[in-house]
Amino acid sequence: MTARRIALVSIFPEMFAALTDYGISGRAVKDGLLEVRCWNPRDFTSDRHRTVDDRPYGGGPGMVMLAEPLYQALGAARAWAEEGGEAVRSIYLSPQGRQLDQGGVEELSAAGNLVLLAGRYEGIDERIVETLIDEEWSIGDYVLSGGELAAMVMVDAITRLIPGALGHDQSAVEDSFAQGLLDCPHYTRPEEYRGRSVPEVLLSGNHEKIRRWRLKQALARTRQRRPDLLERIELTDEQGALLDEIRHELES
Ligand SMILES: NC(=O)c1ccc(NC2CCCC2)nc1
Repeated sequence: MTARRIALVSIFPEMFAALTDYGISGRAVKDGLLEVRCWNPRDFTSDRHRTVDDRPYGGGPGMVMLAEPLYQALGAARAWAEEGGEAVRSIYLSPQGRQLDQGGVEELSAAGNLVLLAGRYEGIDERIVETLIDEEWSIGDYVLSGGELAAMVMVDAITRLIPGALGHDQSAVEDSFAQGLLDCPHYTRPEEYRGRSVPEVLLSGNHEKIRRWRLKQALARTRQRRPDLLERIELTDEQGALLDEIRHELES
């Protein structure tokens, strides 16, 4: 299985150590499931000050990232991502993009290699978006000082879905969000903690009862906190029955 390649373009390449040096994504890199490489637009400048930004036409506060260093950095990043004839999607992270959710993560996880452009300042020259960016994505309706953290959120979520990235004992498929539900509560030792005990069913060793309890908890939480999510999913017979139980218990 050839490694999935994700190229990043950013003036702060050191930030991506958070992906390559830690956790699930760090392990995926180590195991050769994922390759992450960053290109810094500053390395594609020709002036003494390695300038990557300039003042906005039309005036206004802040600076805009210059097109040429981005053009060259994106070109180098794409060439690496396309090696071996792989399909490549170039993505710009911004609040103007399509909002990322688990469905979007699954789509991107099934796509080819990626080039992720992380902007800074007030943004990038629009002519780069028009000519070199395939898709704009947002991780949520809020403004960040740079696209790097948004890119890392996207890469982390995608990496969890790469086969083999989660240890054998974890599964992205069972992930609550994979089923469109919020997660159930989790407990570990000690059984009694500051006067609060663990739900008996979890100590029972009855795996079917535990599975149902967890599903019921997930459904009750989703119904309580995110009823909009329930609207979106096709309930199984079991889920419908458990929701009925939940409603009856709340009435009594
Ligand atoms: N919600 C987001 O995914 C997001 C992405 C980038 C960003 N800021 C960047 C965009 C261009 C300059 C800073 N803010 C927010």
